[in-house]
Amino acid sequence: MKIVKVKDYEEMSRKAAEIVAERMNAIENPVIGLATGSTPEGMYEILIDKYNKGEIDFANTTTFNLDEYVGITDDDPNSYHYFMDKHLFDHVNIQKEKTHVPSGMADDLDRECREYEEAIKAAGNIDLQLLGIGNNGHIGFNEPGTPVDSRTHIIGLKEETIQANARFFDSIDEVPTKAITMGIGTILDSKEILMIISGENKRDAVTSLLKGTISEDIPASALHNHPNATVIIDEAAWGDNE
Ligand SMILES: N[C@@H]1[C@@H](O)[C@H](O)[C@@H](COP(=O)(O)O)O[C@@H]1O
Repeated sequence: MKIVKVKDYEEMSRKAAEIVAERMNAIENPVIGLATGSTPEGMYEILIDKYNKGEIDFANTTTFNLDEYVGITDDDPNSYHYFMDKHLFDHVNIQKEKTHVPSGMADDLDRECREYEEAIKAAGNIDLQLLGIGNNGHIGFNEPGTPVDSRTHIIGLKEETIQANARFFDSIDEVPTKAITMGIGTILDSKEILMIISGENKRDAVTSLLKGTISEDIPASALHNHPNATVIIDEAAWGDNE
């Protein structure tokens, strides 16, 4: 696992966007795994800017998002479908049929999970998967305790995740209690992984990750098993770590 320490959120976003842009230009039909949350917003802004300057082109890019809440519609402002449209898809020349966000509204959610896995395989697997990290070390919505070989599945959200994500909703009671997420095994199948971490509230997660011990209690620690994973961490998230 390669660690890149940066000064702040802005530098993290810029470095991450540069890596994404480089891969998009180097790979003929890139398959990019996308993440939501506050952390990648700045990186998406820079990618849009690069697109406007003609430095990158999304016409041949296929995307797969990590996760989605169960039980909220695509047009709900808190859905990850809506987030992706607002923060990236509506601003670039990506072909909508090449974007994939798992549906948390499917009648048959198990089938949706199977089909999501099949779609990733059919696209030739993910070239570069972007990741944020939850305060409790989750990746996608793979909460502590999720097996490292898990595939796309439905998961019950932990209380701490519901609380952390409540800031986006009118009240905590509106936060969905379940989600559909790529599994840790699905994520590890990506050819390359890029995780970005910013802010003081991620310090404990960073400390656990840097320990280097692989444990189901810290889902992000599975990245130590990946041959091509980079983690960009800003000073606020780094804290007292050596
Ligand atoms: N499912 C998402 C994760 O993919 C994301 O990494 C995490 C942290 O989000 P933020 O970047 O807002 O701290 O939030 C959610 O739980």
